[in-house]
Amino acid sequence: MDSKTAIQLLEAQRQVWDHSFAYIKTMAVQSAMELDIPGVVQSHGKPITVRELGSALKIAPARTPFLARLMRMLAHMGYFVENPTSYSATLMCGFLVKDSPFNAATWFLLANDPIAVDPWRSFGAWIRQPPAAAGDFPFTHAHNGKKLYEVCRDVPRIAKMMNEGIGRDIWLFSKALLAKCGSHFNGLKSIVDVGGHTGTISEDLAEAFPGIHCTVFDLAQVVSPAGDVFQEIPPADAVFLKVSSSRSYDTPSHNMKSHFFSSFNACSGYCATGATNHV
Ligand SMILES: C[S@@+](CC[C@H](N)C(=O)[O-])C[C@H]1O[C@@H](n2cnc3c(N)ncnc32)[C@H](O)[C@@H]1O
Repeated sequence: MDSKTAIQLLEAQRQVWDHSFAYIKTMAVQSAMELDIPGVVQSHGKPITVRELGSALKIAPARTPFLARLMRMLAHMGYFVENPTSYSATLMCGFLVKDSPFNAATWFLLANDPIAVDPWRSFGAWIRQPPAAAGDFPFTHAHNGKKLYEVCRDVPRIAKMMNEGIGRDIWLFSKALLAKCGSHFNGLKSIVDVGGHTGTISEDLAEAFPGIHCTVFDLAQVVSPAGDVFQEIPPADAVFLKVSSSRSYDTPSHNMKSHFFSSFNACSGYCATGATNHV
């Protein structure tokens, strides 16, 4: 083997190793949240040493070197800035702080729950099968034919995590939406927020634009009165749809968006507003 090929192969091997141990990053973040490291670092008010952190967390001094390794990894991942002898929090760290209104802990746990991971475990088996009826996705295959929101309806633990996770996610998105694109809502008298969850965006919109009548439209397990976007959309000057895409959900978001826009245009012909964060 020539040296150029050997170096290229070693680099490729490094990347494969990275992927083999990718779960370590996830577990490092989970451990940090369990120990409340982000909360302690943020509330310390100034950069914190590993010794100070260990003592605040009541960790035996003999374990401090392991805490130091965890902190270095979290700093490498962007959650902390590593100073010569101490650590300070970054913006990312704020998402792991328990009491933050945009805390991502629930979302993180949900993303790593067997409900979300199982479709990936059976992906190979699913893709080898001949296509079944419409609506046959890795998610439904792993969950006895149920779609994500049917699992939410039937498993209270997942419904709770979804509701809390989505709520925290929307909080930040809603503030950012109004700060960046608020002017798009000028002149509207009514708007319907399709899949609007418990109404965080509508509440912020109503506060910023008291003249707009906001309707939150979502499934029965989330709001009441409820409805199904695939059946009907209440009339309004504008329809607001925010879609978060995920690689393991049951409906690819581009399908959902095109279905949504064609049904909406067929129903009324008014304008539609779409926004997305993670697509
Ligand atoms: C991932 S959440 C997104 C919430 C919010 N729009 C956002 O993007 O942050 C999707 C929302 O759509 C609702 N939903 C799912 N299927 C629906 C349907 N067929 N009709 C109405 N709402 C639906 C869910 O209950 C959930 O609240």
